[in-house]
Amino acid sequence: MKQITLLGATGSIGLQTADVIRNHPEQFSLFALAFGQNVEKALPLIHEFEPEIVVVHDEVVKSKLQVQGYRGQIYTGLDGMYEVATHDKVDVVVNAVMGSVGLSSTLGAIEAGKQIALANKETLVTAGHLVMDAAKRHNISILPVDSEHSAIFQCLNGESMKDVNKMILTASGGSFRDKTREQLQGVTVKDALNHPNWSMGAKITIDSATMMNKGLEVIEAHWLFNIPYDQIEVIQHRESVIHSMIEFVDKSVIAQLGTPDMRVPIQYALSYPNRLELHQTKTLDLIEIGALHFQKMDMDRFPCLKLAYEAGRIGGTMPTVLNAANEQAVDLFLKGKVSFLSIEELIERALQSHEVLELPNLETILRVDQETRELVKSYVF
Ligand SMILES: NC(=O)C1=CN([C@@H]2O[C@H](COP(=O)(O)OP(=O)(O)OC[C@H]3O[C@@H](n4cnc5c(N)ncnc54)[C@H](OP(=O)(O)O)[C@@H]3O)[C@@H](O)[C@H]2O)C=CC1
Ligand SMILES: CC(=O)[C@@H](O)[C@H](O)COP(=O)(O)O
Ligand SMILES: [Mn+2]
Repeated sequence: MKQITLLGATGSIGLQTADVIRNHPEQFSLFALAFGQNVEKALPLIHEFEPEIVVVHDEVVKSKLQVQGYRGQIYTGLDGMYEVATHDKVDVVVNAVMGSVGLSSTLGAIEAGKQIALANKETLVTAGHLVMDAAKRHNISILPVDSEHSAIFQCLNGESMKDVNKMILTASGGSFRDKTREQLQGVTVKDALNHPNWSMGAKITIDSATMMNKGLEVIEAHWLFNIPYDQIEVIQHRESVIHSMIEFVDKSVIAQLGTPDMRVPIQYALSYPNRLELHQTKTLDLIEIGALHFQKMDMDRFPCLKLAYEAGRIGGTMPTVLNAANEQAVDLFLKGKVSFLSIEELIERALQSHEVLELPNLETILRVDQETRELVKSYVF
C-alpha cells in the first residue's frame, strides 16, 4: 500500500489522480491532500478519502472548511504543503499544483526521500538543475506525469540514453491551431479555453494555445532525461494519439500511443514499474480514427516555442524568467487585462530585460521569479 500526498487535489490532474486512487484501493491510500481555494471540490474528496491532513491556501479557506463541519487537521500555505510532502508516513508525492509555487515542496520531498510523480512542469522549468541535482544526490527517480514525458519514459524502457538520436514531442496545436496570426487579434478567453483534445486547467490550456506548453515541455524533457536541446524536436500532431516518440541511432522510432486520458500517465507514475488495469479509459481505436496527421512546427506562428528554446539554451535564471513571465501574463489574460497576443509580447520583454545569473540557488530563483512577476505587471498597470 503506497501512502500518497496529493498536492493540487482540486485541479484537473488532482481529481484524475483521486480517480486512480479510488480505482485501486488495495494499492494506494491518500494520506494528505492540498489545495488552494476550492472548498466545494475539496469537500467530497475529504469525505471520501478521509486524509490524515488537509492543506489549504490560507486561514480564510481553513475557516470555510471548518464552517462546513470539517474537524480534522488543517495546515495552511506553502509551509503546510512542505510538511505533508516531507511527512514520515508518506511514500509518494503527486505534485499537481499549478505553477512554480510547487518548487519548494518538490525539493523538500526529494530531500526527504519520497518518490515524486511530477505533473507540475513549472518546477523543472524554473529550477531544473536544483531539482535534478537533489534527485541524483538522494537517488530519487522523478516519475513524469506529463503525457509527453510519460510517453518518452515508457519508450525508454529497457533502452540506453546513449542510443537516443532525438526525442520527438507531439503538440496538438491548441485551441487556435487553425488560425493565422492575424486571426488571433481579439480572440477571447472563452475561445482560448476550448482545447480540441484535452480537458485541463485554465493555465495549461492557455499555454497550449500559445504553444508555451510545448516550450515548457522541451525544457522539462531536457532536465528529466538529461538530453541537449538540439536533440529535442517538436512536431504538430492534431489527434494527440501519439503522445511522443524517440528516434534511436539505428533510425528505429518507438512511440507511445493511447486515447488522450491523463489517468493513463498518472496511474503509470503511481504503479511504476508495474502496470495496473484501467477499465475506465477508452480503448484506442485506430480504425475509427482513420488517419494521424503531422506537421512541421512554425516558430513564427508560435513564437513562445522559440522563446522557450532560447531561454532553455541560455540557462541560468533565463528559464525562471520565462516561466514567471508566462505565469503572470497568462493570469492577466485570464482576468481580461491583456489580449491573447500580449502574452508573448510581455514574456519577450521580460526576457530581453533580464541579465542572466548562472547556477542560481533556491533563494535567487525565488527572488527572480517574484521580481519578474512584478516587472510584467508594471508593463501593464
Ligand atoms: N491538466 C492536465 O491535463 C495536465 C496538467 N499538467 C500540469 O499539472 C499541473 C496542474 O495542472 P492542472 O491540474 O491542469 O491545473 P488546475 O488549475 O486544474 O489545478 C491546479 C491545482 O493547484 C492548486 N493550487 C493553485 N495554486 C495554489 C497555491 N498557491 N497553493 C496551493 N494550491 C494551489 C489549485 O487549487 P484550487 O483550485 O483549489 O485553488 C488546484 O488544486 C500544472 O503544472 C500543469 O502544467 C501537465 C500535463 C497535463
Ligand atoms: C495532457 C498533456 O500532457 C498536456 O500538456 C497536453 O500535452 C496539452 O496539449 P498540447 O500542448 O499538445 O496542446
Ligand atoms: Mn503535456
